[in-house]
Amino acid sequence: MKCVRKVTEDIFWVGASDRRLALFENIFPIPRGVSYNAYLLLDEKNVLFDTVDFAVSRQFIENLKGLLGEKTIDYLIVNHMEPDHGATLQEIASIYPDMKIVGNAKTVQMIKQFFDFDIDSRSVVIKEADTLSTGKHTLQFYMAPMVHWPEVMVTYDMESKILFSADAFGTFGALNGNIFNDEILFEQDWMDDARRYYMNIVGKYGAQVQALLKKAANLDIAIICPLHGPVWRSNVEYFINKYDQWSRYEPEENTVMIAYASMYGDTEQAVNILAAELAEEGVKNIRMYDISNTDVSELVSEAFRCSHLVLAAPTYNGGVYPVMETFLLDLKAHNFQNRTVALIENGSWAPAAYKNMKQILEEMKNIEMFEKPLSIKSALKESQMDELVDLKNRILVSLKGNNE
Ligand SMILES: Cc1cc2nc3c(=O)[nH]c(=O)nc-3n(C[C@H](O)[C@H](O)[C@H](O)COP(=O)(O)O)c2cc1C
Repeated sequence: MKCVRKVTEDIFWVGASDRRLALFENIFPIPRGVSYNAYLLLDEKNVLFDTVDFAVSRQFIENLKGLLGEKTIDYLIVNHMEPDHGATLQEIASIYPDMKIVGNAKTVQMIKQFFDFDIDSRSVVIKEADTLSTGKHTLQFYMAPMVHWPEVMVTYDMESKILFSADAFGTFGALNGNIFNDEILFEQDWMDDARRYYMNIVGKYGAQVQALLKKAANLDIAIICPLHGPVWRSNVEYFINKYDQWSRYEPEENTVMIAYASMYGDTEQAVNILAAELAEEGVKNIRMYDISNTDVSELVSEAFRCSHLVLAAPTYNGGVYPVMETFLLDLKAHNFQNRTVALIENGSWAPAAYKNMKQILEEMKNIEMFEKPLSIKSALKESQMDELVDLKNRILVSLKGNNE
């Protein structure tokens, strides 16, 4: 039985959702599941836009057969070859032996790496701005290298003004019948997952996303069809603007994220006092995370969202507490930049957490670090309150500076 949605009169969502997978890419927790989107255009020539992950291949094939009946697929357009979209390519190619496979030179190379069937006789190799007419529709291709992988491209349908955007504009979260952004409360229910998806999957490639946005600015886009998550058929500028802000590494909110680690509660107490002091001064929406209990993908996402970070950690065997090191290395790996950071360390005999945190932060671009850390010996004492208040004041001045 097919389970599809109509995007336009002749274009259908033929994807499916997985609510069983615990970890996307075997690394990112997805408690709300994930969708693998693919789309089918029924025209004089029938076109499939990408395939799906193995996990949902049965439903996907039933969707195709249900819509096509005895008809064939003339073209498969491969916007992205990562296996969550390309895994079923060979199977679809064997079900539809006359189907041509459309991609750029890098796509074809990658298909050969993943599969062992004769691609060359079936491939249509396209370049930037090439077009493909399917009857009523004309499709145009734009390269989007490293908007996740090097072979990524996007496809624009001139007739329906749809941008098939590959992983760009994707979101974690299974689709629940409602596949369109105007059928859900995106900001309330999806935004955190959209941001976490962007920051962790694409966040490293800000410059490449900017290059794609420049190309997209020349297109009249009515609908965005990404490979994960909701289809945007209204207010597309909203999400495009978010992508613009994210890929310029601009914070979304002028506020403080306090990310702390603590074994016995003394570092935790110090940041609780700091948070209360900041709140007394009117700082709103302070976010605190015990980093031992928060998935690093969420921490990365929040760090990108907030303008200011307070990082607090104990010393552990001559270095920084390991979960803090992991968090910082992950931020670095995602090209984290343009933020203000205050550091708090704790140690009972030879504190070294500050030195370690500073070292990793110095390898990132445009991180403004407060000169002096708050260095606690085991537990914060009344006698150190003036240092904590000084730290608070420095954060307040910096927040105010951002507001001016
Ligand atoms: C396994 C272990 C290793 C530690 N290594 C160091 C160290 O190398 N240098 C140091 O000054 N303190 C070290 N400490 C002490 C802690 O940093 C210190 O007790 C700190 O106050 C703990 O803060 P917390 O209460 O927030 O967990 C270590 C503690 C543990 C449990």
